[in-house]
Amino acid sequence: MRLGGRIAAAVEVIEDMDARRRPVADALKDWGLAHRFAGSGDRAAIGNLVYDVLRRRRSLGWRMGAEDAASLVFGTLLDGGRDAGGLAGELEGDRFAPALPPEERIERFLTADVEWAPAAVQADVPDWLVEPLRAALGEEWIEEARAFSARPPLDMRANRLKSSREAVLAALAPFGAAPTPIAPQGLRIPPIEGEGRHPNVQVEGAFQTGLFEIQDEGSQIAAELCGARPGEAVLDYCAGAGGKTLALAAAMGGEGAVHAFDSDRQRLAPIWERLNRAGAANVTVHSPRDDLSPLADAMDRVVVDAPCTGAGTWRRRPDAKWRLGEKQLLRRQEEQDNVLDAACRFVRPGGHLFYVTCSLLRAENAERVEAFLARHTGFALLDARLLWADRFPQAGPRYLAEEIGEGAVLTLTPRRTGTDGFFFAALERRG
Ligand SMILES: C[S@@+](CC[C@H](N)C(=O)[O-])C[C@H]1O[C@@H](n2cnc3c(N)ncnc32)[C@H](O)[C@@H]1O
Repeated sequence: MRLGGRIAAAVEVIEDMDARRRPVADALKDWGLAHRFAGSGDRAAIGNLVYDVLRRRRSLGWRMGAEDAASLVFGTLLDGGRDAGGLAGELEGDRFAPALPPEERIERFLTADVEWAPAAVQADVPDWLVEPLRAALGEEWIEEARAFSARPPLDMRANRLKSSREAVLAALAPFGAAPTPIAPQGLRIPPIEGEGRHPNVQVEGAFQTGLFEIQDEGSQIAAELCGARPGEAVLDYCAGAGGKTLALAAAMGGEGAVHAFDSDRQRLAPIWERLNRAGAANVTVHSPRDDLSPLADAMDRVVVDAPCTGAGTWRRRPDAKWRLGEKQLLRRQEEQDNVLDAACRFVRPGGHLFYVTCSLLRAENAERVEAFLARHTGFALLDARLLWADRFPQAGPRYLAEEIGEGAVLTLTPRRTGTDGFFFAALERRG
């Protein structure tokens, strides 16, 4: 495909996604099925254009003075280093190419200073999120929010049960993988540049034989902070496909017991194959109908990686930023309270409960912890900054911390920790 066809395809996908209010991944997949002639390079380039627009659609529209999909796609191309004259030349005679925006719009786009735009435009978020983000991210919330508009890296975790970070680094050397700065087993391939795409590391022998997993460094950090040790009994109450379960099992060196539970069998389904590949033999998977009562009051650690809005993953799922609404946020809060109430009864006296989300919003994070503490006086909040200092002494305090009573909770962000947004709180059941 030539550039004009790729631009037209990106416009079609964005319009389809908007018209049918559906996830961008579905719209891209449908486009691919209907255009089987498109090669993998075309698909990657179209995907990049679409995702780049979605990450910054508000500021692109403001600068262009137009919000139609074609204007936004041209905006990302201009930001990507193409000049208007070059683009016009490249698209000349290309019958698939949408018309370039008029010259005065391009001029406006190139000279507009987003610092003069309303705060929500600068931050590239919907208006209603201004106050929640300010409350969560503090004075520098606009810079923090902007960092969610960047392309993300591809992060992986070396599986200590089968390999080492050094060995996996050697296996992934052709892809430019390097150690991540904080998590001890993390590896990173930098964000995509230009029209490229990340290598499909899942077809590598090292992946197929379980030497590493794909996992954002923020998720690795959250699992590390749970501090699971060999020989302990740990319940991962919202195990889903097992990202944290696998990290916990590896941290325990395969010794002790990890119980993985989820209320949704569909979400849990991939865990079996992943456990197998990783050689995580000390994990018992419990499906929704299982009787968990034998585990009550018996777990050293219970991890609640709660269902949330995913507001911390906007770099990877930028369409979610524009779809998120107040109703969804309220629904998630109710689920979070319920899941914490259900999970806490498994913590043994003196044991620990960890609350993790991949959201930034206080309503899903600190406020849920405060509400939990008010309902459960037998639990006390720990100072998670101390856990961080113990686990990552070299990293320094890069997180955002909020003090609640005598304890403190942590938020990781792309700007501070270079990870997806994650929230972490640790509570202790009084002995
Ligand atoms: C953020 S995801 C978990 C991701 C997973 N821990 C990982 O690291 O890959 C949240 C999970 O919570 C599960 N969930 C939602 N409500 C639940 C409940 N009441 N009890 C247990 N699990 C629940 C969802 O099915 C979903 O899989």
